[in-house]
Amino acid sequence: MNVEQVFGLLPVVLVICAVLLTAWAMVKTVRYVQADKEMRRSIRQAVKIRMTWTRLAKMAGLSVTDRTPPWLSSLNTSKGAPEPKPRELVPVIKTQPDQYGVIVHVKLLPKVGIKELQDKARFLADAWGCVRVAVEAGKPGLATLRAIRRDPLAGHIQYVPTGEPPADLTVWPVGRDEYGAPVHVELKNKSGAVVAGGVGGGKSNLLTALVSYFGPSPAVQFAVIDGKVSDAAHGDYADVLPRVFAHAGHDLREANALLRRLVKLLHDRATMARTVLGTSNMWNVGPSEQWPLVFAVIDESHTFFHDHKGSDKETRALAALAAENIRLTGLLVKGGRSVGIYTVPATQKATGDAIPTSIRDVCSAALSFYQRTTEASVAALGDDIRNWPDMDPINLQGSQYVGVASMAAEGRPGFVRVRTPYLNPAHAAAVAKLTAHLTQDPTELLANLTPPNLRKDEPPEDDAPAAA
Ligand SMILES: Nc1ncnc2c1ncn2[C@@H]1O[C@H](COP(=O)(O)OP(=O)(O)OP(=O)(O)O)[C@@H](O)[C@H]1O
Repeated sequence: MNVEQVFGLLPVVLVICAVLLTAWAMVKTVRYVQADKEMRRSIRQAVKIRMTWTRLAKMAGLSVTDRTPPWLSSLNTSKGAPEPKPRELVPVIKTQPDQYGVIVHVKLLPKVGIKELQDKARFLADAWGCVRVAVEAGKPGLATLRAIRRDPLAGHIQYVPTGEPPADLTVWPVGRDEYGAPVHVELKNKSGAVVAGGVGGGKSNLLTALVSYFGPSPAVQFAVIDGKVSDAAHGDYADVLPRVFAHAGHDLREANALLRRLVKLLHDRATMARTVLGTSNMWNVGPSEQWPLVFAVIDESHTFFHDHKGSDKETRALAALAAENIRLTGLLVKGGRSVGIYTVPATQKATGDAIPTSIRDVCSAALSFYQRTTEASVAALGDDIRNWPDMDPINLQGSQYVGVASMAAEGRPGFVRVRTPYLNPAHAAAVAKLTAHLTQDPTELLANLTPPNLRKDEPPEDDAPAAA
C-alpha cells in the first residue's frame, strides 16, 4: 500500500472514530439520564476528579520527578539536540461513581505510596467536596481511595435472625463494609476476637447477634461471663440465656470458677482429640453436635482482669484472682484454636489492663467501636492503627456511628470499617427460646464420648497451653 492509498483511507478511519466517539458519548449520556439524583452528583464529581487530578496531585505533592529521558528521546543522539526536560509524573487514576461518592483506583508510583496518600487524604477530601477520603491498600502497586460525600455506614441496618442453622460454621458474619460487601471474622483455626468500644457503641448487640446467628446450630455452644451485672440473667444477655450453657456475673470468684471450667474443657479436649476425632485439630473435621464449637464471651472483661491495689487481705485475694483470670483467659486464647474454643473478650475500657496485651496479641481478630482517644484505639486494635488514621475508631463518634466498628482487614494490610446490624432484643429472645433445647454442656458431651479411664477430675495447674 503506497502513501496515497493510506491517505485515501483517512476519511474512513475518521468516520469510524467519530461513530465510536458518538456511541461512547450516547452510552454515557443515557447512563447519566437514567441515574438517580445522588448517582448523578457522583458522576459529575468523578468527571471533576479526573479533570483536575493532574493539577491537584502536583499541588498536593503527590507527584514524582523522573529525570531519566524516555526511551524514544534517548534514541535522538544527534549533536546539539536539546537535553530532554525532567518529567513530573502523577499517579494514573480510574474513577468509579456510586451512590455515596466516588471510588478512585490509584496506580502507585515510587515515592507516592499509601502513606503519602493517607497524609493528603484531608486535603483531597476538601478539594473534592467530600466528608472524608478513606485510603485502602489494593492489589500490589494499587490503592483505593473512597471519596465519601455521604457515609454509607451512617445508616442503620437491621438483622432479623432466620432461626435456621448457618450453612458455614467457619466464619462469623459481622456486617457490611462501606462498599456494601459482607465482612466476616474467620473462626476456622483462629483463637479469638477482641471486641472493644466506648459506652453504648454496640458491643453487646454484636455479641447477642452472634448467639442468635449460631444458636440454631447444635454444633455451637456458648458460655457468657458478663462483668456488668451481678448475674448474667439480668444483663444484656438475659434474652439469649436459654441458649447459653454456662454463665457468670461480675463476681470475680464466680467468673474464675467458670474460666477454670472452660480451661479444664480445653485440656480434656486436647487429651481426647486424637482418640475421639482421629486428629488433634478439630477444624480438620469441623464442629459437630458431640464436639461443638464453644464461644466463650467475656463481656466487660476489665472487671475480671484489672489490678486491685491495696494491702488488706480481701484486696490481695482479689488481685490474685484477677491475675489468675488473666492466666486462664490467656490459656483459653492460646490453646483453644485447635480444640474448638473461641474466646471473645469485650470491653468498653480500652487500656492495657482491661485487655492485657498478652491476651490481645494472641487473639486473631480485633474490632473496635468508637473510641475517645487514639491511645484507646491502639489498646484495642494494636499499634498498626496509628498507620491508618482515617480508620481510627475515634472518627466513629456520633449517634450515626453507633454499631460501626473498625477491624483489621483479613488478607491485606490495613483496617476495614464495618456497619454491624441492629438486632431487636425481642428477636434475640425468640430465637433463644426456640433453640433452647439445643443447649448442651460440652464437658458432658465430651464425657459421653470418652472412656471412663481417660477422664480427669481436676483442672490442670500448669501454665502451658494443652494444644497449640
Ligand atoms: N448495630 C447497631 N445499629 C444501631 N443501633 C445499635 C446497634 N448496636 C447497638 N445499637 C443501639 O445502641 C444501644 C447500646 O448498644 P449496646 O448495649 O450493644 O452497646 P455496648 O457497647 O454493649 O454498651 P456498654 O459498653 O454500655 O455495654 C442499643 O440499645 C441500641 O439501641
